[in-house]
Amino acid sequence: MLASIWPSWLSKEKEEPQTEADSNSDVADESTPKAHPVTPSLDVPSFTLSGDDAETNSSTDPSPTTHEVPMFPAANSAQRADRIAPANEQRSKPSVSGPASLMLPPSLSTGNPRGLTATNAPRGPLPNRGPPANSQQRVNGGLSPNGVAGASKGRGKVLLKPGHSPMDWAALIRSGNLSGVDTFQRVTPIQLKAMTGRKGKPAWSSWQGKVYNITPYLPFHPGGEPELMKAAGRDGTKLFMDVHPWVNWENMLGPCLVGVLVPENYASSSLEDMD
Ligand code: HEM
Repeated sequence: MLASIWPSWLSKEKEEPQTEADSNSDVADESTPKAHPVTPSLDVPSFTLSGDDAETNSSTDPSPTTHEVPMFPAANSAQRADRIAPANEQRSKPSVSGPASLMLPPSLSTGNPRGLTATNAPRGPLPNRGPPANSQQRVNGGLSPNGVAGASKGRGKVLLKPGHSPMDWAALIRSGNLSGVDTFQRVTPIQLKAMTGRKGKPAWSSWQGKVYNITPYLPFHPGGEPELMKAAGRDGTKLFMDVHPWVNWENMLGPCLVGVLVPENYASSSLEDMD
């Protein structure tokens, strides 16, 4: 039974028909051959750290290494030296003859699921889709500290009253005409100037040649009523564009459309044309 685990260099003894250990007899058989220890003939590699080897393995070796990843044993270690490795074991030992046989860590660029390279990788931050960096809205941090428009010199969003959210406004403009007039009007600059939102008059403002009644929108304006009132009775295009050019005025105030802005002498010139 023990024969199956005998090392190969004991094969001679293993082949003997019977050993003492295998015998079931209580009395030792004088004729049973005895096993004798045999010194292995293999050339077992060994090394020392003394003398020249220690000098060779010194970490202060000034010769530059060609590998970035430290290896163990070191490339110039006596453990890797061919001169002490038996010729019949060289296949199972790592070769130090070239870098191709060394296992290096995977390159960082190979694990790149987006396929970005140095040439197509985005440079700098992603595109900014909000207000420009130098916008007053960014400079003043948007909402004023106490949520009240005009509380500071800067502009900002305000706390709207309950029932005056953008969603509420969206629902309101679906309800119908909010212009305050029954038919579209031709509005002259003098007429527009009179619609200031004060003394019982509605607040009108023009946007790219169209006149809107902004009175119903005042309590819904996220920038506050005072800000929106700056455009009352006049052309609000520049004021609007300076603050939030991305807001769609026409969509938001569609049902508030009063008419179109016409030159002051429009009526008389039209009558003359009719003659
Ligand atoms: C009558 C047309 C106008 C409409 C439909 C309108 C609409 C809006 C909307 C939707 C916002 C929110 C913007 C956002 O959340 O990004 C806003 C904010 C604001 N609006 Fe207006 N606005 C109008 C006119 C004006 C005018 C004429 C001024 C200034 C004189 C003004 C000043 C502001 C300010 C300061 C804010 C807050 C800052 C901000 O939104 O980032 N708005 N407005």
